[in-house]
Amino acid sequence: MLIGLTGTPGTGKTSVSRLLEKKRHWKVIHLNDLIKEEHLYTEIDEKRDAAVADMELIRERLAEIINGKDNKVIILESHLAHYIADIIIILRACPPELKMRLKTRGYSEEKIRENIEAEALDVILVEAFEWCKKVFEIDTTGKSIEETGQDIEKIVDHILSGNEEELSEYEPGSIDWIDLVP
Ligand SMILES: Nc1ncnc2c1ncn2[C@@H]1O[C@H](COP(=O)(O)OP(=O)(O)OP(=O)(O)O)[C@@H](O)[C@H]1O
Repeated sequence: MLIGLTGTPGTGKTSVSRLLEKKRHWKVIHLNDLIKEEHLYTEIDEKRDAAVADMELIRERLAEIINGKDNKVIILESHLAHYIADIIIILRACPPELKMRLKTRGYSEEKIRENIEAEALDVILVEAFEWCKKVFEIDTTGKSIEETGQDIEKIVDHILSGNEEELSEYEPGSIDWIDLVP
């Protein structure tokens, strides 16, 4: 089963998926690393210092990787995961906390503002609703990486056992950070 782990940069996709890779031995595809390593991009946007992902190439490459694996759970970790996986978990972080995390990471003021604005406006959530069959949301604000990992484990384990009715706490809709748009 392919599960996408998406979210605005800094919400914790990489940190939490690394933890789960070790703890649960789930296969995790760190898509942004794969894009860089295998040049799965059309061009480099110099102004934004970012690679422009080639979604067609990415889908082809992922199909090859996934078809060769018999893992029960494959986590696709990337802010692009909701364009690819049908089942999606979105990590959220309230704008003031996200700002701190991105500051610690040395992001420019412009990049911080762009990201916290996107988070406050639910940009990824809206995109996920458009593209995915099933969407879960975890608010990581005030949580540790371990606690966020436990939330993901709960979602995945309940999907695997067919007990999704017990996942109502992760249904999107309770987050409202519109007043926190910078
Ligand atoms: N509850 C939490 N869950 C995840 N990360 C957290 C949490 N609390 C604090 N953090 C911190 O937030 C930062 C998240 O960075 P990380 O690279 O994992 O995010 P990301 O979503 O993968 O970003 P990117 O899309 O740029 O790769 C890390 O420094 C991590 O230690």
